Amino acid sequence: MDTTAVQVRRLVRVYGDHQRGVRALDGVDLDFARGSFTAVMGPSGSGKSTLLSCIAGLDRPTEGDVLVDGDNVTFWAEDARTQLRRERIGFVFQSFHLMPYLTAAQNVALPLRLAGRKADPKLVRTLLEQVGLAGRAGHLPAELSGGQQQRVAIARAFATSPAVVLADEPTGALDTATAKDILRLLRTAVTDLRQTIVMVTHDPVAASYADRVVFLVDGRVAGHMEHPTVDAVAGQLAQLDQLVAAAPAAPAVAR
Ligand SMILES: Nc1ncnc2c1ncn2[C@@H]1O[C@H](COP(=O)(O)OP(=O)(O)OP(=O)(O)O)[C@@H](O)[C@H]1O
Repeated sequence: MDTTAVQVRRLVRVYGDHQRGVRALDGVDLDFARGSFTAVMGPSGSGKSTLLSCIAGLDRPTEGDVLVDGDNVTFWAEDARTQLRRERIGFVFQSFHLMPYLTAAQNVALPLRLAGRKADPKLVRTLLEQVGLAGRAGHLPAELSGGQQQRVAIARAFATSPAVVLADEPTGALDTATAKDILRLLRTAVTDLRQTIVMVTHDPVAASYADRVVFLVDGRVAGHMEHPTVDAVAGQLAQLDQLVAAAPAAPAVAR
């Protein structure tokens, strides 16, 4: 079986006019192995969100390809891309994005229902147990703490056993201790359950839970770091910030 969950090939995304527009991604090649945890970092505007959007099929690349589980999804029609997002991609957001009128269990079951699958109560219970919320199944989001809401969101993201979970600043709204709990949970999902996670973060502590960090600058891969530590990531980010600050203001498109 192919061990690559997601591949992006020569990915280019230009916003606006092809000649004078913004090259948010400028030829990105990346492989995300099954059962790997990758952090994507880089200065503001370096293309991190655009990369996630292209992988999720929310945005279409101007050039290049996105393969999910070996399927080239780049030119799939809109309904097929919606299906892809429902069944094969999980999402975790900074602000949780739970449905406020659904209980924790109903929120976790939602992607299964949307995908037309049976929301087996045993599976939902297991997912809630895995995130340490077995006793909160009947609670509404407003009755849960921020960390608990994010746990529900993580259980929801894994409900369909997706090819990849895309996490956009998943700890950005949480205090330090709660953030570490959430990061440990994500780490366990990868190590013990062989899930695949791609996480955008600005936080070196968050990145240190990943197997690898990919650094983006100006829409290009500026480097990789395996087995990242907090200090090594912080040092690399500081260097990149200096490089960006020292660079002359570039025209929107360099060629
Ligand atoms: N819909 C859009 N229309 C025009 N330009 C866009 C659009 N979305 C993003 N951009 C531009 O593309 C570039 C990359 O943006 P992106 O949001 O991917 O960066 P980012 O690394 O996620 O930034 P941040 O860390 O600030 O969230 C930026 O210059 C941004 O202004």
